[in-house]
Amino acid sequence: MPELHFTKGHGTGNDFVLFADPDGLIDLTPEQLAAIADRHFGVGGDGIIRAVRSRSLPDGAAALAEDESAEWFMDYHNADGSPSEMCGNGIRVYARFLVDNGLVELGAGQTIAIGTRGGVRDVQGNSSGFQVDLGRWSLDGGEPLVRAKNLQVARPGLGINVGNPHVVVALSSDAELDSADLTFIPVLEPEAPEGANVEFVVPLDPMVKDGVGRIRMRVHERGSGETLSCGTGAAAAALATRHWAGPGAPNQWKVEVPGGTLGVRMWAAEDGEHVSLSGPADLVFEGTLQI
Ligand SMILES: N[C@@H](CCC[C@H](N)C(=O)O)C(=O)O
Repeated sequence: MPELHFTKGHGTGNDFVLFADPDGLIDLTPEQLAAIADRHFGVGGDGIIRAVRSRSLPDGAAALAEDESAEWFMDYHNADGSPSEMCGNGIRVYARFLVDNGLVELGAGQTIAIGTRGGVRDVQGNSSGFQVDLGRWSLDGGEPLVRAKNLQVARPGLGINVGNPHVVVALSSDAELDSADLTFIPVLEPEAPEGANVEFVVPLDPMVKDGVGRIRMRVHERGSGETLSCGTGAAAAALATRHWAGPGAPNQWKVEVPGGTLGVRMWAAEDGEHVSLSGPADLVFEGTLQI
C-alpha cells in the first residue's frame, strides 16, 4: 500500500494536511482526499494542501503566465475533496511549510509568489507569521437572503469575492452570533451557482478603536462546514462591514474568530484596491499514512 508523508498545520485553528509532491505524481481522488481529512478515520483537517511545482500541473500554466516566479502552486482541496480557488489561512501555512522544508527561501521583508486557482498571491513573512496580498476584491454574488438554523428570520447577505466566493451576514448581537447553529449549510436565496463560504459578523464595542475596525466572525466554509477560522472569510467580513459602515470607515481591521485573531488591510494598488491578510501559521506534527 503506498505511503504518504504529511505535515499537519494550522492558521488560527483552521487546520490542514500538507504534503509535498513537487513533480505532480500523486493524483488523489476526491474520496481519498476526504478520507485523509476525516477526523475519525483519517488525519483530520479543514483542508488538504499539495505542494506542487506550477510547471507540474495544468492549473499551474496560468499561474506561470501571470508571474513566472510563481514556482510553487497551492493545490487546495476542502475536507469533502472539492477543489477551491484560494485559502487565506492555508496559503500562510503553505508558505511556512515551503520555508521549513527548505523548498523556498524567504528572508525578512522578502516576498514569494505562490500560484493558486484564484491567481498568483504574494506572501511575505512578518514578526507574527505571514502576510498575503489577496489581490483585488469585488462585490460579487449580489445580496442573497441567508437562512441558518437558530436564526429566527432570513437575513440579507452581501456577496464578496476575494479569489473565492463569500456571503457575509451581519447579526444583531453576540448572543445571536453565539447561538447560530452552523452545523448545517446556510441556505442562500437565490442559490450561489458555485456555492459560497458564509460568514456571520457582529461589531465589537467600540467598533473602531485607535483607527482600527474590530469585528467578531463565525463561518460555515463551503466544502468543510463550520471551522475555527477562515482567512479569506475574515477579509470578506471586514470588506462587507466597511461597506455597510460607509465613508470614513477604516481600512485596517482586526477580525476575531473562534481560533484567534486575523489582521485585514485594504490598500490602493496600481490596478485597484487590494486586500491583505495577516496572521500566524504553525506546523504541529508530521506522520505517514497509508493511502
Ligand atoms: N479556510 C480558507 C478557505 C478555504 C476554501 C473555502 N472553503 C472555499 O471553498 O472557498 C481560508 O482561510 O480562506
